[in-house]
Amino acid sequence: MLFHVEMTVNLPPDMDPDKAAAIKLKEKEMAQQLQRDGIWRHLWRVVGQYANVSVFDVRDGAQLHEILSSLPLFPYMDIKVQALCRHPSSIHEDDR
Ligand SMILES: O=C(O)CC1=CCC(=O)O1
Repeated sequence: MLFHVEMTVNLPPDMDPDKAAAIKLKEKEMAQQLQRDGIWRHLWRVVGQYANVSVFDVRDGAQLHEILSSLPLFPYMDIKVQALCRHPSSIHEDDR
Protein backbone atom coordinates (compact mmCIF):
# COMPACT_ATOMS: atom_id res chain seq x y z
CA MET A 1 0.00 0.00 0.00
CA LEU A 2 1.38 3.39 -1.01
CA PHE A 3 1.28 6.51 1.12
CA HIS A 4 2.22 10.08 0.25
CA VAL A 5 3.99 11.59 3.25
CA GLU A 6 5.01 15.21 3.71
CA MET A 7 7.47 15.90 6.52
CA THR A 8 8.38 19.37 7.71
CA VAL A 9 11.33 19.55 10.07
CA ASN A 10 11.21 22.05 12.95
CA LEU A 11 14.39 21.61 14.97
CA PRO A 12 14.53 24.05 17.90
CA PRO A 13 16.83 26.94 16.87
CA ASP A 14 18.66 26.65 20.20
CA MET A 15 19.33 22.89 19.89
CA ASP A 16 22.97 21.94 20.45
CA PRO A 17 24.52 21.71 16.95
CA ASP A 18 26.27 18.41 17.78
CA LYS A 19 22.97 16.89 18.95
CA ALA A 20 21.22 18.13 15.79
CA ALA A 21 23.98 16.69 13.60
CA ALA A 22 23.77 13.31 15.40
CA ILE A 23 19.99 13.15 14.95
CA LYS A 24 20.28 14.04 11.23
CA LEU A 25 22.96 11.37 10.71
CA LYS A 26 20.79 8.68 12.36
CA GLU A 27 17.81 9.86 10.28
CA LYS A 28 19.88 9.58 7.09
CA GLU A 29 21.07 6.06 7.95
CA MET A 30 17.53 4.89 8.67
CA ALA A 31 16.09 6.60 5.57
CA GLN A 32 18.73 5.03 3.34
CA GLN A 33 18.17 1.56 4.82
CA LEU A 34 14.40 1.89 4.29
CA GLN A 35 15.09 2.94 0.67
CA ARG A 36 17.34 -0.10 0.16
CA ASP A 37 14.52 -2.24 1.64
CA GLY A 38 12.09 -0.84 -0.96
CA ILE A 39 9.87 0.71 1.72
CA TRP A 40 10.81 4.40 1.32
CA ARG A 41 10.19 4.53 -2.44
CA HIS A 42 10.67 8.25 -3.08
CA LEU A 43 12.37 10.99 -1.07
CA TRP A 44 12.29 14.50 -2.51
CA ARG A 45 13.34 17.84 -1.03
CA VAL A 46 10.66 20.54 -1.20
CA VAL A 47 12.49 23.45 -2.79
CA GLY A 48 13.06 26.31 -0.38
CA GLN A 49 11.80 24.46 2.70
CA TYR A 50 13.28 22.15 5.33
CA ALA A 51 10.70 19.62 4.22
CA ASN A 52 10.39 16.53 2.08
CA VAL A 53 7.75 14.74 0.05
CA SER A 54 8.04 10.98 0.22
CA VAL A 55 6.26 7.85 -0.96
CA PHE A 56 6.23 4.79 1.30
CA ASP A 57 5.28 1.27 0.26
CA VAL A 58 4.04 -0.50 3.38
CA ARG A 59 1.56 -3.21 4.43
CA ASP A 60 -0.89 -0.76 6.03
CA GLY A 61 -1.24 2.44 8.02
CA ALA A 62 -0.14 0.72 11.21
CA GLN A 63 3.22 -0.21 9.66
CA LEU A 64 3.66 3.33 8.34
CA HIS A 65 2.94 4.76 11.78
CA GLU A 66 5.47 2.39 13.33
CA ILE A 67 8.14 3.52 10.83
CA LEU A 68 7.41 7.25 11.03
CA SER A 69 7.26 7.31 14.81
CA SER A 70 10.62 5.53 15.02
CA LEU A 71 12.42 8.13 12.89
CA PRO A 72 14.99 10.09 14.94
CA LEU A 73 13.52 13.40 13.68
CA PHE A 74 9.92 12.33 14.51
CA PRO A 75 9.67 14.51 17.65
CA TYR A 76 10.66 17.53 15.54
CA MET A 77 8.50 17.00 12.44
CA ASP A 78 5.02 17.94 11.32
CA ILE A 79 3.84 15.00 9.22
CA LYS A 80 0.94 14.83 6.78
CA VAL A 81 -0.10 11.45 5.35
CA GLN A 82 -2.35 10.63 2.41
CA ALA A 83 -3.22 7.09 1.31
CA LEU A 84 -2.75 6.43 -2.42
CA CYS A 85 -4.24 3.93 -4.83
CA ARG A 86 -3.73 3.24 -8.52
CA HIS A 87 -5.11 5.86 -10.88
CA PRO A 88 -7.25 4.24 -13.62
CA SER A 89 -5.30 6.16 -16.29
CA SER A 90 -1.87 5.20 -14.99
CA ILE A 91 0.25 3.18 -17.41
CA HIS A 92 2.51 1.95 -14.59
CA GLU A 93 1.51 -1.60 -13.71
CA ASP A 94 3.60 -1.58 -10.54
CA ASP A 95 1.57 1.27 -9.00
CA ARG A 96 -0.56 -0.20 -6.25
O1 LIG B 1 15.71 16.44 5.71
C1 LIG B 1 14.55 15.99 5.81
O2 LIG B 1 13.65 16.28 5.04
C2 LIG B 1 14.24 14.96 6.88
C3 LIG B 1 14.78 13.67 6.47
C4 LIG B 1 14.09 12.59 6.06
C5 LIG B 1 15.02 11.54 5.72
C6 LIG B 1 16.29 12.21 5.97
O3 LIG B 1 17.42 11.72 5.84
O4 LIG B 1 16.11 13.48 6.40
